[in-house]
Amino acid sequence: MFAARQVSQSVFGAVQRRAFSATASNASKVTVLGAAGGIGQPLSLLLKLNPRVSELALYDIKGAPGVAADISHINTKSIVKGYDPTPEGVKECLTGAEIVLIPAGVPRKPGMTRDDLFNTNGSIVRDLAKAAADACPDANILVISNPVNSTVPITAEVFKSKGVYNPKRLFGVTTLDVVRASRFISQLKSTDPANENITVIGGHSGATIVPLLSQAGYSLEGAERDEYVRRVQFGGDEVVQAKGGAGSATLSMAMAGARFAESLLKAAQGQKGVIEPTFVDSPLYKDQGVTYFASQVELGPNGVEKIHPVGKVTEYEQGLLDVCLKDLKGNIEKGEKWVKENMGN
Ligand SMILES: NC(=O)C1=CN([C@@H]2O[C@H](COP(=O)(O)OP(=O)(O)OC[C@H]3O[C@@H](n4cnc5c(N)ncnc54)[C@H](O)[C@@H]3O)[C@@H](O)[C@H]2O)C=CC1
Ligand SMILES: O=C([O-])CC(=O)C(=O)O
Repeated sequence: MFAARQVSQSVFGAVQRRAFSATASNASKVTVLGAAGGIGQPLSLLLKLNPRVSELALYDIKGAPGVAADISHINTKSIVKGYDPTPEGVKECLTGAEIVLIPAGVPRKPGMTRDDLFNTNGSIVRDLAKAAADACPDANILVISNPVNSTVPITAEVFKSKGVYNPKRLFGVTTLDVVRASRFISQLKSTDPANENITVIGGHSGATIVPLLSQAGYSLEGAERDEYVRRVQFGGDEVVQAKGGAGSATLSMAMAGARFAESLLKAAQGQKGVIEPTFVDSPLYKDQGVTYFASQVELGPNGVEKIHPVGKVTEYEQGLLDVCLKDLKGNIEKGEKWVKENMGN
């Protein structure tokens, strides 16, 4: 019994060390809004395993205290607290947060696009953004709820309306697209996916997701190329179909969200050269009316440190980018227009 306990602890310790090899220096409060959901629960679990997190604050319209009680028994140092769904609860949960992750909202069912979630999730994100703008205007806000191409502009407009918008601190989480693009190429090329890091630019839905294989030195041709791009662009649909009405990607998304939060924490705690593709307020295509765009972004203590240009792309990739920009512009404008007309109190 004792031996078994020792073994399981040491195996788990090794997994933890491999997953997050950091030693905690400047610890941080991280808040999850929507913490009892399909993404929220495993995301909160992964954050509890991260030694860079000193305090984990969990909020949901139902079930956050239960998730917090469960996770709080894990033998890592961070304090975990779940909050009741009241205005005071969300305020307390957000106060002092350095990072706020927002996976609150409804997921897709087969046959739906991410844009079909707009009406429901737009209001949810708007209201949570209001609470964050009041309670922690300087926090890094990481929007996961779909449609990201519209929920990020909605969040920005809320912060602007309260006079606290800082474009360096608002991120649409597109890490799952990078994770998929890297995994799928490794399957085609029989490489180690851990060593792949495919840049994905644009936005987070269908044709707005543009993988740049050429920048990783790959050149697929013909049907193989088209199938690869289609799989990256519609990887979310693959999961929605497989779950058959029970939701969309949750576990891979939790990993991707935890990875992005870890990158921000590393950068905040002084590590240089931390770069992740993410959907931000970006100058790259503003002249074409596209005000938010995902590209490689260097992170730092102030959030966005440097937005890298897209760089050299092939003619084929340029074609994908042209389609992306057209769709993206519409998604962004839809979010901005809706929230301006529906800001509420
Ligand atoms: N950015 C990305 O790459 C991805 C985004 N998503 C999106 O993430 C969102 C969440 O997905 P799941 O976790 O699977 O959904 P889910 O339904 O399992 O969980 C959502 C949670 O949000 C909570 N919630 C709803 N309204 C709330 C409010 N006003 N305040 C606080 N909590 C609230 C619900 O109670 C629920 O626990 C969806 O919009 C989905 O499309 C999903 C996968 C990838
Ligand atoms: O497909 C969805 O609805 C969820 C999502 O954003 C993804 O898995 O990339």
